[in-house]
Amino acid sequence: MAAEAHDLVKIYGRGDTAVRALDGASVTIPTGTFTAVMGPSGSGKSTLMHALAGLDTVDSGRVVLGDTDLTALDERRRTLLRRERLGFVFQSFNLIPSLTAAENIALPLTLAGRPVDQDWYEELVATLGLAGRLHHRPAELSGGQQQRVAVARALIARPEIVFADEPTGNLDSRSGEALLEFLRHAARDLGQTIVMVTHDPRAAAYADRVVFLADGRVTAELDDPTADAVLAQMARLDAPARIGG
Ligand SMILES: Nc1ncnc2c1ncn2[C@@H]1O[C@H](COP(=O)(O)OP(=O)(O)OP(=O)(O)O)[C@@H](O)[C@H]1O
Repeated sequence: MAAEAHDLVKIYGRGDTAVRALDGASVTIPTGTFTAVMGPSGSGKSTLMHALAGLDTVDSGRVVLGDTDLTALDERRRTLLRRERLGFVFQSFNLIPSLTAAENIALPLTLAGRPVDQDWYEELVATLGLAGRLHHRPAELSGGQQQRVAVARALIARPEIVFADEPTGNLDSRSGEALLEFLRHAARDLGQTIVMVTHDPRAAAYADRVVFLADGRVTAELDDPTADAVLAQMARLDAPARIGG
């Protein structure tokens, strides 16, 4: 397993206004799989992803990455672990404006003081179609190009897991599909483990597996998803909330 979460509880706030964002969430992420995380708004998707990625702590439960118990690490060690072992792609790209595309891609290795694996760099640049844009800064790139730079940056250090939070949220459908095809290729052909939070059943259909959250818990899983099967499952999750509402 690349990652495991056992019985996670995360409570925001106190007393009457306390919210159980995670309420006994358990999930396993097998190595080399592309997993999509779905669920209604407020079901705990971002909170679960942040817990798995060591971006945030939980109130109880355990997160294990590879053979490291993340929940036993202090903030400094979690930061190091994120930098050395994980990759991230966010909806808002999060590129450094003053750096070129090439410098942005290499950034995780620059920060870690490690050399760039030139063959891997060139493979990423070629597969993501970035060869002609490497000396441009983010402001000179389209949204799709910026997101492809962000994906190359997430993969350059060959992290144990890439976490993607709505990575196609700011892209037109064509750029979004190209990106999802690349993520699927990275998992299937290169063995990259990927966890993606999405609201879009068509995006989730690119994954090997969909994990559904409701009220802070994993309530269903779907292997080899189609967009229709994902929609049907989402409708089931939404149904109780509509009764009387
Ligand atoms: N920093 C915070 N302080 C207080 N409550 C929070 C905080 N972050 C999240 N929550 C609450 O925790 C619950 C789960 O939030 P989370 O963002 O994980 O859901 P989500 O499934 O990712 O939602 P969305 O699909 O709308 O992004 C929600 O009720 C949310 O309001």
